Amino acid sequence: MSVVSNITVKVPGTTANLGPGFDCIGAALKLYNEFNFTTLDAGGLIIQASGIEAAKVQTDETNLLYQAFVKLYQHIKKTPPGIKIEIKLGVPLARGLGSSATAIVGGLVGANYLAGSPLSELEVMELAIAMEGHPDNVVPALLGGCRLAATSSTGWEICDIPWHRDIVPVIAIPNFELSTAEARRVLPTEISRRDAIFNISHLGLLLRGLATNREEWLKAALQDKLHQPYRQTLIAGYESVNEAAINAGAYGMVISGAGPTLLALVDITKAKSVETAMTNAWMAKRINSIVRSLRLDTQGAVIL
Ligand SMILES: Nc1ncnc2c1ncn2[C@@H]1O[C@H](COP(=O)(O)OP(=O)(O)O)[C@@H](O)[C@H]1O
Ligand SMILES: N[C@@H](CCOP(=O)(O)O)C(=O)O
Repeated sequence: MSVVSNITVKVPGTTANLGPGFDCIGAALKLYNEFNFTTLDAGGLIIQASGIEAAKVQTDETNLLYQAFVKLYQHIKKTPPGIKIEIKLGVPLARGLGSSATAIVGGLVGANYLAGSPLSELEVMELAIAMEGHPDNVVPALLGGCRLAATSSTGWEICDIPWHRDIVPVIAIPNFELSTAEARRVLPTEISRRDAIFNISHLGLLLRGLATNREEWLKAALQDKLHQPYRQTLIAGYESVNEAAINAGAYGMVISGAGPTLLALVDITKAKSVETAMTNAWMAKRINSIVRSLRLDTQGAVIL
């Protein structure tokens, strides 16, 4: 059997939560990081990064991608090989677009392949969820599409969520960061029954709205009581961008992942006007942003 010593893994960024689906639903986006792994016979670790915000990526053992790589070898009780990792970044860091999920999934998938694929996709997914602490970004990063994850008595049940082809996510990425850890610290640990019912009903509505593109359902569905009310104040310009997106015809706007990226769901006919409105609203607050309509990735992590 020949031993593979070089591979490239491409992993999509994600948008998690989609409003009422905190910590359980997320979608993969056509926005990618690429990770190339070359084993080093002499041992050691070399990490090089290029692309968007590459200078911010750690290049030593603390690198999250490398930690995931090592985690897989620990799991299969083998010593990780010396490795050179080349990172090509297309997903901006700490913006709520799942950059950490791409690193975790990329490191695990790369290590699993180099180790001769001892783990199934399901086992890789379970390791990824354990590392990230919640499933909503690592699952779509690994599998693609829009996915809902729920615990079962044996582990996780994952289901793919139908997404009407005319619903477009407009992604508005500001030029400031918000770490997921910081955005989780502001959340309450207990919620009221009223808020739980609110979110259960709105998530149900969202699932049907995404499948049908029915305007009145989607307009109501994107509301949330579990995380967005507590995080909005961490995102400068939130109210203005929300108002601008809705006035331009969006069904609604949510925080992408833990933020600060904001995501409007729109019918395809309104995508351009919503892009312009969100850009201008942030500009009026002296905040530069990149605003783009992105389609869903359907493949998840792939080995090139
Ligand atoms: N490609 C990468 N390689 C290594 N580490 C990464 C990579 N992408 C993200 N990270 C790590 O994840 C952190 C961002 O994670 P997090 O705060 O969860 O934001 P995000 O919403 O982008 O996932 C970065 O500061 C960095 O430490
Ligand atoms: N459910 C999590 C999702 C975090 O996603 P990320 O893309 O910001 O890493 C949360 O909202 O904390």
